[in-house]
Amino acid sequence: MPSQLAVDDISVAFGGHRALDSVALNAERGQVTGLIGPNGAGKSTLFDVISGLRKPLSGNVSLNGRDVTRAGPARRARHGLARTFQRLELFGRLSVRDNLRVAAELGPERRHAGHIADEILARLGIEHLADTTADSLSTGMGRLVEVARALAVRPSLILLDEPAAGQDVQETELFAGLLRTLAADGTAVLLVEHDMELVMSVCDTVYVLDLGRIIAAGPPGVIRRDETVLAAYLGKS
Ligand SMILES: Nc1ncnc2c1ncn2[C@@H]1O[C@H](COP(=O)(O)OP(=O)(O)OP(=O)(O)O)[C@@H](O)[C@H]1O
Repeated sequence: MPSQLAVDDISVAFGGHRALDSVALNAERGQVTGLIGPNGAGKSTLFDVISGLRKPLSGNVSLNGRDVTRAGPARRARHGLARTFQRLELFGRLSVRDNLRVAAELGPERRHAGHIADEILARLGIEHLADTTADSLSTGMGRLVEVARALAVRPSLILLDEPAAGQDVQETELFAGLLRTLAADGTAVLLVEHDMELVMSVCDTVYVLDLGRIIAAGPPGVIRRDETVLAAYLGKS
């Protein structure tokens, strides 16, 4: 079976600066894949390429074996890709439930949008927030609701950009459980996150990006002890 996401030989340049240099990466169904790296390593740029917001200089992106390199964001979404952003993108004046409902109306089961919204609220254990307006949520809960909203389109691949930023310890624990549940349900999860404890505890595979290149990839136990990875981080902190 092909990988849910296969990225091959992706390069991106901003002026003369190579933000990504021949990057290759895979994300599989049923797994949480981590993408880590120091600030400016190219993580968000790679997410932009995967979601179709930025055209690469070279390389290919495939979703479930289908080459989508030339497809725009909407077509990729129809092929099962969903994404969250570093900044919150919720509709502030709408309730949490309505934020989910509006998203579900863009997905394949739009006629059941209300039902999908309720089901996801229950699955995440946040039914009590259904009628809360999005702009009165804490940042941490706002991030959880962002993920809930991404789930409303029934994605087979979900890209999460720093979802735990601003979460307290309890919210992060809840979140780690959610990521494992998503993977167990068969979703491929690709996670960019600076919280190393979270990354090392939930990921099956971790890729390390530094200055636009993948410098290591493997299970968390191996990455944690990798000399090149330690040098990349220590050199910049
Ligand atoms: N629109 C742009 N124009 C010019 N340079 C850019 C642009 N976007 C990103 N860059 C540069 O590309 C490199 C990669 O940036 P990117 O935001 O992808 O890194 P990142 O790993 O996501 O960083 P962070 O962890 O801080 O979010 C950086 O050197 C950045 O300055």
